[in-house]
Amino acid sequence: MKKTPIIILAGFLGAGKTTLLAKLLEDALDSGQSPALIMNEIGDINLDGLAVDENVPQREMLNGCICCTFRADLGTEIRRLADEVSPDVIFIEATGVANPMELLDAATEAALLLPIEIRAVATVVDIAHWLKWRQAGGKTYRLMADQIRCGTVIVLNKADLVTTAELEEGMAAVRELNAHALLYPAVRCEVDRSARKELILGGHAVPAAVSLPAEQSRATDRSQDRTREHRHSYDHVTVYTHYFEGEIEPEWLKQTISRLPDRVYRAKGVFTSAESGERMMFHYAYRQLDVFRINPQGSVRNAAVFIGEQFSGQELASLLERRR
Ligand SMILES: Nc1nc2c(ncn2[C@@H]2O[C@H](COP(=O)(O)OP(=O)(O)OP(=O)(O)O)[C@@H](O)[C@H]2O)c(=O)[nH]1
Repeated sequence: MKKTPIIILAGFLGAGKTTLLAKLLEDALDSGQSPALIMNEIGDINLDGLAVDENVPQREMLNGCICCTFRADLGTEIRRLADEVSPDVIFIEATGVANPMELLDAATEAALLLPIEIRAVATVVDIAHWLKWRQAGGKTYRLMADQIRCGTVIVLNKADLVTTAELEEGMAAVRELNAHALLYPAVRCEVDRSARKELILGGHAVPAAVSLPAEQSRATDRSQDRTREHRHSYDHVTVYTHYFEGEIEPEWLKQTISRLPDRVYRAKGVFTSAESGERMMFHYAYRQLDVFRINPQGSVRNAAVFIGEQFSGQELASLLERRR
């Protein structure tokens, strides 16, 4: 029986999953494949969907993580996509705080019931922040480490933000956690095109995630106990969605973003520029802000999602409302 390959994109908040996804979708389309997409967001709006080809069929799983809240729904979403569009490959973009072991469990459960195979888990690592979190330790570090352990392919992204020595240090640290994955240092997930195609079309190099190396399988076993222990692996994460009224001065946005509390790691949103009247998107990850015009302009409501650890949504709301 033909099995639809599934590629899971994992990695911490803002690491570059959507950036990689956009490239993989392009490659799949170039190779004459018809890809489909499942986007999982911890917030209540899907802004990442705007960054990828609008012709690619996609389903959204909002307001929680596949790894726990939607565990059982993953199979339903895959089945719907398979019935409606018969894709050649399905990409699943996990939330940045998904516990990949539990996500893998959910996907393998679905694979028992449906004609699918998990071809790869591509983990994107923000190399600069990986090094910082590694020193700090704690829950976030452990989550990142799990994401690295689960990867069959690891993209060490944002290499432009570190020195060569730091990149080497980061690669060695990743290798300590995962000796088997294919490692690709990259800027904006610009991984060698032939490697990307191999990943989608199922070249020889990518081992199936379902047959994890022994060490990782043991980790997956352990995660079954942990499913009970922390049903929501993102319990420590705070998400706040803000709906903007009216147009926004890009300069105001820049100033306001620079004043966000340190505990807000990630923000993304759509707004209408008071300068040009155009609809814009912004991305903020660890003090770096990118603003660009949305193309096509789309009809998503002007809104932004802020993700971090234990910050006050109310304080953030008053910061964002202090506008005129
Ligand atoms: N400097 C730098 N920025 C990058 C690189 N790759 C991606 N970015 C930026 O990092 C931000 C986050 O990228 P995304 O691809 O949206 O990250 P993500 O992992 O999908 O984010 P979430 O889904 O919110 O967890 C965006 O502003 C990107 O433009 C890189 O290699 N270098």
